[in-house]
Amino acid sequence: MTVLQQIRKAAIIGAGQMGLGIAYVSAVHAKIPITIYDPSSAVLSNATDKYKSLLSKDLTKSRLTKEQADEALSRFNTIKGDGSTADESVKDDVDLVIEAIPEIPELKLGLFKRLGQNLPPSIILGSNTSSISITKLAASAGLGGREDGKKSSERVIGIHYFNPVPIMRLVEIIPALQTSQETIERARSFGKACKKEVTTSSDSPGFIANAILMPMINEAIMVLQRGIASPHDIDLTFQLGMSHPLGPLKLADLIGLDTCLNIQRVLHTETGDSKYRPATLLVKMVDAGWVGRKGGKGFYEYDKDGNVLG
Ligand SMILES: NC(=O)c1ccc[n+]([C@@H]2O[C@H](COP(=O)([O-])OP(=O)(O)OC[C@H]3O[C@@H](n4cnc5c(N)ncnc54)[C@H](O)[C@@H]3O)[C@@H](O)[C@H]2O)c1
Repeated sequence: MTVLQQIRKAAIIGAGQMGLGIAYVSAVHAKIPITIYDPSSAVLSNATDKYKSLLSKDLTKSRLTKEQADEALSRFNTIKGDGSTADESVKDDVDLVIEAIPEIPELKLGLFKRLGQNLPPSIILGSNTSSISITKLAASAGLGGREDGKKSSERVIGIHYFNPVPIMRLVEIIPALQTSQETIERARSFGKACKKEVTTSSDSPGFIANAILMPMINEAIMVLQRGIASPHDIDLTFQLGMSHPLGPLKLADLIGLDTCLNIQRVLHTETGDSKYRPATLLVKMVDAGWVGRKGGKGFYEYDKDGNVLG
């Protein structure tokens, strides 16, 4: 058995709700310096505020000492851009890159191609995708570039965290067909260093979690669309009748309705199975810009701290 090289430094691409959460558990639990990239200055500034507020919450609740919180703050850096273009490329002094950009196949395939070309194959390229084929991302990382394409694909892996990342205790690991055993072991041990339990799924649309969750959320939206019950009663059915901490519509708002729709579109396209056809109401809500909690309106309305109004 080889001694696994530890992850000592990471880059996270995308500073939305997932990227920020991944940055937090990497810096606080795995105790490594991270740089988080996003093309939007407003998102980066918001992510920095959120990072500080998570630290002060953990400090107040005595989950961190003042010294630990100060150290975690010093490990957090931001850079504007997506980490893959000439002027702001991720440096090759990191051991791991995790992308958490929107769930749009062309965006992620383009990013993996550029990262594959820019970064040596010793650097693991992880994706937090909810549904997109890791095998396709690995193939994209192997296209062209400065190094051997096979080696460049072998370092690609799905590292799928759950929302909110600082609280949810799970990471799903998804090897591509091309992923090396060493990449799998290093990704698993990083998930554990972030204080998560680790499951493994083969590379199949939606992996374990979203292959099951997304049809359930979609059915709940169809029940609402058909006027069978109100959002409150649909959610209460799952909370009190099935002991779910959140009902499916509130969970969809938390995930982001744009993200739910993108995941369902990937599941539908990849499987060709009509059971994954997104509900018309979901499509219309996203068209209206009602993307759930992060935008202030979805099946419920939210204040700026994410509390349900009314
Ligand atoms: N929301 C969830 O509950 C959840 C759970 C698990 C996995 N995921 C997955 O995580 C990923 C991100 O989801 P999210 O909820 O954080 O989305 P989000 O909308 O909160 O954040 C996405 C971020 O990516 C940035 N971005 C857009 N284009 C970019 C580009 N080309 N390069 C770099 N950054 C870019 C945006 O500015 C935004 O800040 C998706 O793949 C999603 O499927 C989401």
